[in-house]
Amino acid sequence: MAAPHLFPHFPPGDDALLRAAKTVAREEAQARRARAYAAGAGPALAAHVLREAPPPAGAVVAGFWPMGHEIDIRPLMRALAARGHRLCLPRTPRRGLPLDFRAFAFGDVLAKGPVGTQQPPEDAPRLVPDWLIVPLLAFDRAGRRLGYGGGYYDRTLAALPGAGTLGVAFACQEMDVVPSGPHDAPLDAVATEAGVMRFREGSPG
Ligand SMILES: Nc1nc2c(c(=O)[nH]1)N(C=O)[C@@H](CNc1ccc(C(=O)N[C@@H](CCC(=O)O)C(=O)O)cc1)CN2
Ligand SMILES: Nc1ncnc2c1ncn2[C@@H]1O[C@H](COP(=O)(O)OP(=O)(O)OP(=O)(O)O)[C@@H](O)[C@H]1O
Repeated sequence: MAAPHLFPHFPPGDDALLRAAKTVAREEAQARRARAYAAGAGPALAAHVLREAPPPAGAVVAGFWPMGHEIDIRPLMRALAARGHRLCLPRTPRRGLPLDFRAFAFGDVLAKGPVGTQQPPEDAPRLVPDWLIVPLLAFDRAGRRLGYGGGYYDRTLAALPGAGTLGVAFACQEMDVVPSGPHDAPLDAVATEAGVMRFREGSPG
């Protein structure tokens, strides 16, 4: 925020000047929030995961291409690629099927998927991940997650029982209890910009 002396008290009756000053202050506050979102969370998330819960050496890692207000996992994916991990991203199949993971490297061109997702093109080689970075809307301290309701990750994780699973979110996405049923695959750990919570000993690294 600009120094407070730039926003002095305005005498009554000077509404136009006050409104203009507030407009400037709002723009500054929004820019600050945007900078925190763009520059802070992704690198902080990557640092926590690399230090506290990295994938096993050589693991094929499934990420996803972040959209909307999802936490930016690209710094983490770049760091994992630099450590020699092969990366893949999901293609969304029709409803009822598990996600279809395809090889990805930074610089590859992505195609449009459903609901604003970006995914590798159809001709990208198929890969089976053994460690997955999992998007979510909400999580709790038991490792339960709430997705977007497609059931895609639940079906995918059911088909990959040995795989490591790291949920990723902003810390504010934690809930006391996430409602869950028999199909809901619990996570090994959740990482946020504030740190890593592990729910299963020795996992997911
Ligand atoms: N960034 C990111 N990528 C991701 C996910 C995610 O959460 N975040 N996914 C996490 O799962 C998968 C995509 N999830 C989806 C969840 C719901 C629907 C869905 O409701 N589809 C509607 C059709 C809507 C449309 O095409 O406009 C449908 O099947 O009826 C589609 C994809 C894979 N990629
Ligand atoms: N392993 C599974 N086998 C069969 N059906 C499943 C499986 N997992 C989930 N489903 C079904 O898919 C639907 C959506 O599940 P749910 O609401 O748990 O999705 P979600 O966890 O929010 O989404 P996602 O896993 O894609 O992030 C439900 O009808 C659920 O019963």
